[in-house]
Amino acid sequence: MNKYIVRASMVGTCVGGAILLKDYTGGGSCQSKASITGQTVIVTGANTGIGKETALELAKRGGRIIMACRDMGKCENAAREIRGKTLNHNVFAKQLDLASSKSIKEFAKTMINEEEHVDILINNAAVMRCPYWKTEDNFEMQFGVNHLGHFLLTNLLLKKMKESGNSRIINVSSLAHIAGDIDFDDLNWEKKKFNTKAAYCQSKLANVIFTNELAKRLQGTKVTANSLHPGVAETELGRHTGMHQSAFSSTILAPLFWFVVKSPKQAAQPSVYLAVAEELQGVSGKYFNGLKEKKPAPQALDEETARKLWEESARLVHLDEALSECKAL
Ligand SMILES: NC(=O)c1ccc[n+]([C@@H]2O[C@H](COP(=O)([O-])OP(=O)(O)OC[C@H]3O[C@@H](n4cnc5c(N)ncnc54)[C@H](O)[C@@H]3O)[C@@H](O)[C@H]2O)c1
Repeated sequence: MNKYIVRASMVGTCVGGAILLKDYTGGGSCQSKASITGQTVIVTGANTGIGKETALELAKRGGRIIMACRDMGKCENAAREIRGKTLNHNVFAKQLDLASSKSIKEFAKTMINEEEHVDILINNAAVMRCPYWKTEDNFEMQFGVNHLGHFLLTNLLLKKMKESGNSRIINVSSLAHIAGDIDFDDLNWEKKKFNTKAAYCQSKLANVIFTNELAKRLQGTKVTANSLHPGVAETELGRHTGMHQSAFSSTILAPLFWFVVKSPKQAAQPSVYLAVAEELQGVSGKYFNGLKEKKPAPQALDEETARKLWEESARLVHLDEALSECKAL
């Protein structure tokens, strides 16, 4: 009899654990069948991982897809692959290096001048736990690319998006934001000892805070802004950590790995959902873990921090000059 109780409780623990893990990994797939024919979508970092799968899924739904990537060779290859798979010929590779304000401004000018409208912007690109590298503009790489680059890009495209009518901005953050802290005295790690993990967490917290402040500033317009955690996925994001998730998958922990870690296609579902779901029309300033709206970490909800981060980011990227240079005021 005891044997059965033990077995039953093991099954119960596994099922309970499974539910918890599913929540942690942000499970679920986008059920919406919405088409986005006629809409223009920009996806940053779209040549690999979650960004590539997001671009593929949105191309299947008929969107005009701009894949905004640093490496044009890889981007052209990915765009060709997506055109071949979906038979959607409106999939384009465009150069964007988020570690360079010059490149961001060039990209924004092209979008402003060449695109009739921009309906969906998915700020997906990121670098994780790299060495102490600096961007072209002398910002710590993770803060510079993950937050400041997207902050500048988004602001330069805002006028265009407001003119486009109902439009959506989606910032791909991470559950890692909960371990983040915004150090206004040393955002770029110039005074204290560099900690690459903390720098990634700071940048991902900045994604959520920026989204909330942006949503507040967009009230009264038809543009919404939301952030998300895509789930833990097997991508190349861990390239600087020396511990690829695929290495983990050949160990005794493989079953756990299989359960916890999503494919890039699964991890693209939250971005796709936030981009297309009809029921999210008008929803703004929210954070999603997978497909479910969740409360972000308390430090992501502090309004004074959000105001300060916006002002400091605008100062660092010379936002006013950039807006007038790109005629985006
Ligand atoms: N994979 C995960 O487990 C996981 C978990 C939580 C959050 N995320 C987030 O998901 C997003 C996508 O990550 P991924 O897992 O697909 O990783 P990935 O490394 O496959 O994709 C990141 C993309 O960003 C691009 N990128 C990096 N620096 C750039 C720059 N300077 N300019 C332009 N593009 C640049 C890369 O080239 C790449 O295409 C990221 O924002 C990441 O923080 C991923």
